[in-house]
Amino acid sequence: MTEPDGAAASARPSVAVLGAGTMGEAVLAGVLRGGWAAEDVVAVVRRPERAAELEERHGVRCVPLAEGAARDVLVVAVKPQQLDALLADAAAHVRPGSLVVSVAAGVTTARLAAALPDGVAVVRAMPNTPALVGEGVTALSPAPGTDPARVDLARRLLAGAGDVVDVPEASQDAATAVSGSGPAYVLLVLEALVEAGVHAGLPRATASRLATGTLAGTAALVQRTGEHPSLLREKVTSPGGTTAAGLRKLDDAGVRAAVLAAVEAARDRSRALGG
Ligand SMILES: NC(=O)C1=CN([C@@H]2O[C@H](COP(=O)(O)OP(=O)(O)OC[C@H]3O[C@@H](n4cnc5c(N)ncnc54)[C@H](OP(=O)(O)O)[C@@H]3O)[C@@H](O)[C@H]2O)C=CC1
Ligand SMILES: O=C(O)[C@@H]1CCC=N1
Repeated sequence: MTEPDGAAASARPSVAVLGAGTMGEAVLAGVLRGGWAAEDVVAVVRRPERAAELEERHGVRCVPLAEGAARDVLVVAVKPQQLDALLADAAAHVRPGSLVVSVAAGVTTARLAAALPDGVAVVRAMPNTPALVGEGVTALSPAPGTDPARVDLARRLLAGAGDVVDVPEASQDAATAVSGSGPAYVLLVLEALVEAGVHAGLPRATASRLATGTLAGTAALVQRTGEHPSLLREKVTSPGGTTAAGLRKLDDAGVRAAVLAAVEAARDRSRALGG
């Protein structure tokens, strides 16, 4: 693959998303948000009704695997358990010089490279579902020795989905446990906060708006001030006040230990899925 330059600098390498379920669609939306034109992006799916959804929502075409796998950049977004079958079917059509970005939890770049033709650049990425609205964060790890220009292309590809953080591949399982799975933990807390608000007498719509705004605003506060979460938490906690009373209950329930256990379990599961 040769990247365009000079007069054709606005042209972008063609992209195929192989397996466009929840995460594949979120990455696809990010790619389009990042400046790729819909005609330069295709998806490979198995069901006609899914093809119709993607075409309607994003204006992209769905194509057979043989056509999609011959694109410049392949985003592999099937389940880890579906990966071997997909790569076995795709390998004959993948061109040397193309870039494969896999978002499959646990699956190493070595395993990906072994299933692909020589000369294919491989990057492992762990995005998360807020990518769908451009607010995701992706942990990125190229295979050892990958051409920096290919890594930069992977970074640009994912930048439309949100922040991109370089991590050593050995940290990918931990990153998966924190940010890949993280939206589920946060949503569980949000769900509980809304229900608690309803229990405390608030109308559901009001509880939802207050709780959701609190989560979004707190994340923005941390990002924009750069202050440590514990310092910001102290600022909310008046001596003898309401917050201290609430935090006491969270400590009694072992919330910190539960978060630690959740991340450890998710990291271990990521390792196991890698095979
Ligand atoms: N969900 C998340 O938050 C995140 C997921 N990931 C990773 O993303 C990957 C996908 O996960 P997720 O999106 O949740 O799962 P989904 O089941 O939603 O998506 C997988 C998609 O792959 C399709 N598929 C499977 N095999 C083929 C094939 N041979 N040809 C074409 N399409 C195929 C499935 O089609 P069909 O619908 O017909 O079964 C499905 O649409 C996983 O590897 C996961 O680890 C990474 C980060 C976050
Ligand atoms: O649950 C999973 O396995 C995937 C990977 C990270 C988020 N969802």
